[in-house]
Amino acid sequence: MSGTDEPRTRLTPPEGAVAPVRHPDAPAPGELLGAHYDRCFGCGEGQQHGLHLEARAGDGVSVRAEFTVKEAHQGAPGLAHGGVLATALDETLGSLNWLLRVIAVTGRLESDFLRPVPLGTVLHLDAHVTAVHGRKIYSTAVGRIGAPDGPVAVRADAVFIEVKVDHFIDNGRSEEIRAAMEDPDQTRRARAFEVNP
Ligand SMILES: CCCCC/C=C\C/C=C\C/C=C\C/C=C\CCCC(=O)SCCNC(=O)CCNC(=O)[C@H](O)C(C)(C)COP(=O)(O)OP(=O)(O)OC[C@H]1O[C@@H](n2cnc3c(N)ncnc32)[C@H](O)[C@@H]1OP(=O)(O)O
Repeated sequence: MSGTDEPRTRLTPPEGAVAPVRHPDAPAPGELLGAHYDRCFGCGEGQQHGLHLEARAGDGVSVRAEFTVKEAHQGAPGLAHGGVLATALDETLGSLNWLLRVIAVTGRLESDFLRPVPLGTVLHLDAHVTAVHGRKIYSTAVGRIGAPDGPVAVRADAVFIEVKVDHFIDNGRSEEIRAAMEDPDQTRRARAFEVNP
């Protein structure tokens, strides 16, 4: 990438960016998206201290997610760690790619922390894609305390970059890649993303 770009301009869709298009086979609004990988720290059920974030499809190219702040997620006594909250935002934004049916990884994530988030809070996250330009997907998310219309605690803007499944196969540690490739559910999930009309 062009490393000389100002970080902030990299979050602004360039001229020629287009509105995102919901894939015709995207899950219906309200449908639970499920984990993209069982061992994912953000959404995997097989990760004991993970966030176990649950995201549901929204209208258009949007998602809603919930994350309950647990004992293992503290940064200060009784408060969520900022990095954990950034992870929740990252995961929610990443799950938008189910609706576009592309595989994409976070290129840039910029977060604002507006209110402390106490342990035990259910954080309600809302995210949507704002624009697409080539392989770049621009999106934004907000996290509210306790209810879908609760006070805003965190927000983030991001650019995700579309990649092929080879991104993981070429870069991931071989034992986990092998296990993922031997898992029919995992290969089905990865394939579903790769086939774009
Ligand atoms: C069978 C095995 C299956 C295993 C797979 C399992 C499941 C698959 C399904 C879904 C899983 C997918 C994702 C997970 C979802 C959610 C989890 C949360 C998301 C994450 O947590 S994910 C981890 C953190 N993430 C990374 O680990 C990325 C590390 N990084 C790289 O791997 C490279 O860096 C890469 C690929 C990003 C780019 O590299 P590249 O060589 O492909 O492309 P290049 O550099 O040419 O950039 C192309 C265009 O993007 C622009 N661009 C690039 N970087 C930018 C930046 N930082 N800011 C703004 N714009 C940027 C350029 O400016 C250019 O723009 P333009 O086209 O306009 O010139």
